[in-house]
Amino acid sequence: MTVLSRIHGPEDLRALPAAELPALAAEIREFLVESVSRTGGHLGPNLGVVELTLALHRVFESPRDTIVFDTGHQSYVHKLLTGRHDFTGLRGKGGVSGYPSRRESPHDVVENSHASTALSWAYGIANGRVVAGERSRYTVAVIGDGALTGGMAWEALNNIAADKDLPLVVVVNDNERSYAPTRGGLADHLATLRTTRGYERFLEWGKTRLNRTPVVGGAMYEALHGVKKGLKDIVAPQGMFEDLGIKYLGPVDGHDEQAVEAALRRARAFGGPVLVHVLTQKGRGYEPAVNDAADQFHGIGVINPETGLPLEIAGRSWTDEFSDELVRIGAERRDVVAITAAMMMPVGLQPFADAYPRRTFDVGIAEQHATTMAAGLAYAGMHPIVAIYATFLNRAFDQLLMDCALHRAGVTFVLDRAGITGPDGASHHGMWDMSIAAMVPGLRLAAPRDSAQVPLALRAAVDIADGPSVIRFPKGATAPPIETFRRVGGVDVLAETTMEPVDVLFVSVGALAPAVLGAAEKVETGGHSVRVVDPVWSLPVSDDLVELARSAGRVVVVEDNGVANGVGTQIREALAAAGVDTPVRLHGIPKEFLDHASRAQLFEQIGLTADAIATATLADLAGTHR
Ligand SMILES: Cc1ncc(C[n+]2csc(CCOP(=O)(O)OP(=O)(O)O)c2C)c(N)n1
Ligand SMILES: CC(=O)[C@@H](O)[C@H](O)COP(=O)(O)O
Ligand SMILES: [Mg+2]
Repeated sequence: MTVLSRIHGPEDLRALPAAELPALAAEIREFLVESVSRTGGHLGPNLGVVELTLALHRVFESPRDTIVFDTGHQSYVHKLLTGRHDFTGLRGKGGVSGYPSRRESPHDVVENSHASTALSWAYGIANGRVVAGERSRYTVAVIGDGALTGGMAWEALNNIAADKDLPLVVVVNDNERSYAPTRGGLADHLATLRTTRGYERFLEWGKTRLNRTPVVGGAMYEALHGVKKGLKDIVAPQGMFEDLGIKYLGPVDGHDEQAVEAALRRARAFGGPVLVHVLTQKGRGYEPAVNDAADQFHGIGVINPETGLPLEIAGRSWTDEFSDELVRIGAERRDVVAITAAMMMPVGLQPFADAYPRRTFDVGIAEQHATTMAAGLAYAGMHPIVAIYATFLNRAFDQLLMDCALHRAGVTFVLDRAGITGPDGASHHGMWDMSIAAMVPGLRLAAPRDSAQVPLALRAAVDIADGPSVIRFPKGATAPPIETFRRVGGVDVLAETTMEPVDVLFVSVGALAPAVLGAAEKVETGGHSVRVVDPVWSLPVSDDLVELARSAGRVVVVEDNGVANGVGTQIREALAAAGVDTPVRLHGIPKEFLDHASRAQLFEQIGLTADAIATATLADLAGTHR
């Protein structure tokens, strides 16, 4: 019988003799490698927090105490220790989520996978406990060194530092990496703290020895303790957290479970906010992960657990199309610069960075800063490319609106993972970006329908100098190119019957074109005339599209974006403004938070398939549409 099989909840863990913890940690690592190799997921981050999570659940009594994980991708160990041992469906439909999930457990709190929110959550929870007269209920926030580069974290720290008796512990899980090594002054500062490890050991040794020295020992230690601050600042200027007014403990070896436990117990006993700086290693205990220079198996697909090599060979991706074309543009345009928010490789900027290091900026997990910085770069005569995932544009809406658009800054946003993404669940679907973009005056947006369109859209975008431009495309492999049958102004006609006027004008926005063409074919087979168009530049709505709609019997818009206030809504409003009374039917993502599943399963679930679109359209034509 394994130790892990005896752990059905944190109380079992707390009852476990400390001598069994190393065996439990080894079993957890073995479980993670075997299981996540089969499903894919965040293997590296979770291998790095095994001892930390054991210590958290031995010192704090969840769910009476609250443990909040920032981003939440490193919560697999937490799930194992809180009774969830079935990872066979990890991140799959009906399976355990790859992030905390309140539906799964009372031990889970924050489901949002957007980074840098944990300290704000914890500050709120801790204050709620105090106001409710439950000061003994502790709140712990676990935040990575990467997430700590996000602005929200510092907004929260500013408050935490001033709240001297708040029952709150901040654990900085410092593995020196986001995907790649974490960059910036904070990362450098954490590095100086790491180098004081020997210093801390020296002090611990001094404290122990002097406290054993009768009579004078204690006084000597206090004197030393007084010197400590000065000495520590000489050895490593590390006042940042303490100068803010937050008690700093560490750095602690994050793989020494007993040391982490001791630090957490000291932090809990302190009675006010304490920051515990824990040093961990991403991928710990699994050589293929530790040795992976790219991102230490931050997020993997299905791999061979023996070798760590991928078992799924991904085809050419939308990201590749963008990445390659940007390097070509970079050779022609010296004003083109690029910005990533700690995701250089995932967004495809690494080749550009290798070619043009001085024209590439990694700002950390700081999309708001990236966006306003881009407005500054544009003011200085550059054409910035802000490459982020679509869902993270949510975070930079005000900066897009009031720094880029208000100043008519020629900034291009390349939004990867747009639309339904799938296994990362509700906070990762890129379903709000076109609704956000639709509200921004002067913004132009293109949603390429296939690989051939990405370079064309990017080249057009970098020529837009009087306002923000957006290119958005989905996760994963590209679709085969879809030829243009003919063009009407800027609108691509992809298919049409000869009869005029058409019964149905299908407007295909972005990568769902194959499904739209399939639906149109079924409607045509049903005896109706159709035309399928791709607006190419979907925002603002073009006059050419309005005129095409004027003569049609009805318009059907299909988009991989929220149906609320998406492109379809903009088309409906543009027709109304032009006095065109053609009815407009919208197909998109419903205004819901969609659980994790595969992209195909979710499209089936929400009716973004050829069959579903055709069925709805035929019912509409027959006057039976609900
Ligand atoms: C706002 C936001 N931007 C980008 C991401 C993508 N992302 C997921 S995890 C991660 C790195 C997190 O690094 P860190 O906080 O150090 O955690 P670690 O993976 O090292 O445990 C990033 C950039 C995100 N989740 N949220
Ligand atoms: C947690 C996080 O934000 C990312 O690691 C997320 O898992 C995106 O993964 P992909 O890059 O596979 O879309
Ligand atoms: Mg990290």
